[in-house]
Amino acid sequence: MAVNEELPADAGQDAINELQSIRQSIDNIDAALIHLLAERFKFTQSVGRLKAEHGLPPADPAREFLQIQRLRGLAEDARLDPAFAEKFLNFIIAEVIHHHEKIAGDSSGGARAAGAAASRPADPAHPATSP
Ligand SMILES: O=C(O)C(=O)C[C@]1(C(=O)O)C=C[C@@H](O)C=C1
Repeated sequence: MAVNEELPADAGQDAINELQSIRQSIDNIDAALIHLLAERFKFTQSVGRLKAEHGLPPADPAREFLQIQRLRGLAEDARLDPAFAEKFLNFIIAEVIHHHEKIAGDSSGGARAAGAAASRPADPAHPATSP
């Protein structure tokens, strides 16, 4: 896409260059955000597996409360709208909880299937095979 697509025809070359430079920094920051989010989700997937293995609930509202208080404070210090910081964290956490629920569902589904196979009476036509 051309850098000056939305600029008025009389925009000077300096303005175009400055816009291009600022957009490059924005692109770098967006890339960093994606990498940071990917790392965060890697860790939360581990939490999800741990919770599923130990029968812990996917959501922990007390932990979320502390996280939100902390992030609101950090946002204020950084002159970022704390309401936006809270909305952003809630958006991410909702997705994490959805992943946790899927992991718990998948693993309990797997356990159910394994249990059903183990308790099924032997079928002479399909003898059990040793693992
Ligand atoms: O810390 C946990 O227990 C998590 O599952 C992680 C996380 C988060 O994404 O930060 C997600 C869900 C919980 O409600 C709280 C926090």
